[in-house]
Amino acid sequence: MIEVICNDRLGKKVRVKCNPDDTIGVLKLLVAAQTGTKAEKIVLKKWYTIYKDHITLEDYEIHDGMSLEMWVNVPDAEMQRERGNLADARVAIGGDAGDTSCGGNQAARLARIIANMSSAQAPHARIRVGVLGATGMVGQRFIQLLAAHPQFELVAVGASERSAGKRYGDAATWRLDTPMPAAAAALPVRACDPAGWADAGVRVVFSALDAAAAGPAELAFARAGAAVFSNAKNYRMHPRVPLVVPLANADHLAAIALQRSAAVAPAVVADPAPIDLAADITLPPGAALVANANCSTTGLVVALRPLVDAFGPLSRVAVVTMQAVSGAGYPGVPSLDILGNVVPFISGEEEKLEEEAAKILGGVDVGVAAGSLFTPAPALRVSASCNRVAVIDGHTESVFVEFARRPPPSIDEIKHALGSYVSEAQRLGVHSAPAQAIVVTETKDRPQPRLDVNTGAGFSVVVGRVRPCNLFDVKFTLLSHNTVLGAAGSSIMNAEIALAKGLL
Ligand SMILES: NC(=O)C1=CN([C@@H]2O[C@H](COP(=O)(O)OP(=O)(O)OC[C@H]3O[C@@H](n4cnc5c(N)ncnc54)[C@H](OP(=O)(O)O)[C@@H]3O)[C@@H](O)[C@H]2O)C=CC1
Ligand SMILES: N[C@@H](CC(=O)OP(=O)(O)O)C(=O)O
Repeated sequence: MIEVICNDRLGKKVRVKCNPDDTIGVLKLLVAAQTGTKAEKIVLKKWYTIYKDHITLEDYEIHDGMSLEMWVNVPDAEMQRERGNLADARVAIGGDAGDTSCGGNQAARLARIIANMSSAQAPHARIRVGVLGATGMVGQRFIQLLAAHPQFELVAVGASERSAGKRYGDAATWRLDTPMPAAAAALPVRACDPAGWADAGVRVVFSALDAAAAGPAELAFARAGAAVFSNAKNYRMHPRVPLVVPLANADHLAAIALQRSAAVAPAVVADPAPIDLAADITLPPGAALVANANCSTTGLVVALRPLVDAFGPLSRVAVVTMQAVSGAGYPGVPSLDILGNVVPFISGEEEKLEEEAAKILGGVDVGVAAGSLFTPAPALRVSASCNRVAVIDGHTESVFVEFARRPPPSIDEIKHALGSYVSEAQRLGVHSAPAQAIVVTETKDRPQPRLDVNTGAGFSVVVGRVRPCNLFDVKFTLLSHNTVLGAAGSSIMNAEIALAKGLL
């Protein structure tokens, strides 16, 4: 993936992430999605060359970081023809981007661009979204990340009865280092009951609810027709709920289509199962229930995904976490417990890491008649040991990996697989996807949360100290932002991907 900068004559810069094999026509659609200018009016030039829509960036030798001149003009006959080509591609995309003659990636990309265009070119057509649990640590991150989102417009916020009825600005104890967005501050806090949200026209609901409240509330919103993207643990292991880390297993979002169908019988869950895992997820058209992972699982699976893709199944993974205090919510861990200290226990955390990774790295089969849509990664055994440390944001993890294959890959091959990994979210070019999913550092004492937690605006995983292991095959240290990629950012990216795939 490369970044191209388009400069207009007024000094405005538009940075666009794209692929070298994209055509100029596709690049214009990406610019259009960001600026609201119609693609057919955009002219891209460099010196005396006017770039033609059907030629690819690599054929024009347009490379990473290159600046182009951007003009806005009336379409000429050639552009009209290219528009026709794009319209044909859109028809060919139909319901399944992968079946088109123009190639899965390119077709999916066009579908996504067209989806982006309709929302970004008409700002009033942004999808109206709400946030449940908006006053907490993850809720605040949602408010921050949604403030200038090109596809989603925040129109409703919900929290507990303690906050309901107040203005958001009065109810939330704002703890982020950017100002509270004024539009959010003015919103009334609602109770987390869909009946009271009918006037807001909300289609997508992001949930940062405490797990004690999330189960019934999220299901009620989904059954009322909303697409719910949840951070809570309640439905993560449900056999009909995709557990999606957008940089690792975006393909599992395909399960959304089956949630809307009564054709698949709900799976039978062995007793004694928590009630949420036995819930009937048969939803109306347009609705969905998607979970994202525990924040420590998230960083781990992003690093493991390219290793599985490149070298086949993993047999054993051991992980020791050093987790930030913001992971415990607000007000979280008492200062007298954590200052100058390490607490070697986080309730339920090790169990979540050990079971969630296998679901995420496993397969999805939307053709099964009954039972689970998900097959756990074969043979993968994970052992986790979790610690709370005196860090504000960013979970650090020491990871030890053994591959099923013998001999295992070399350390250089492993570093290359990590550093060159491109996730589906990046290939689709969704708004929140970082330029690099995994940043590999060779600096011997990195990653460190204070220095590296905001890499890729908090959406990248930083991996360092990749080295041989005497007991396993390789060991390394990773860092990921627990409330951005580990929570709100993943939910938002999941929704962006679902939108790009035509699932919303
Ligand atoms: N922090 C993190 O790094 C991560 C958190 N998560 C998960 O995300 C969710 C939110 O976590 P976090 O923001 O840290 O938690 P906080 O405790 O900071 O916030 C909890 C939110 O839930 C609301 N709430 C609590 N009880 C109720 C209720 N009975 N009815 C309605 N709303 C209620 C609170 O509202 P009020 O202010 O009115 O009390 C608040 O908005 C949790 O499920 C957590 O497990 C997942 C991954 C990472
Ligand atoms: N338990 C995590 C955050 C969290 O709430 O996770 P989960 O959503 O899996 O309960 C932490 O303390 O850092």
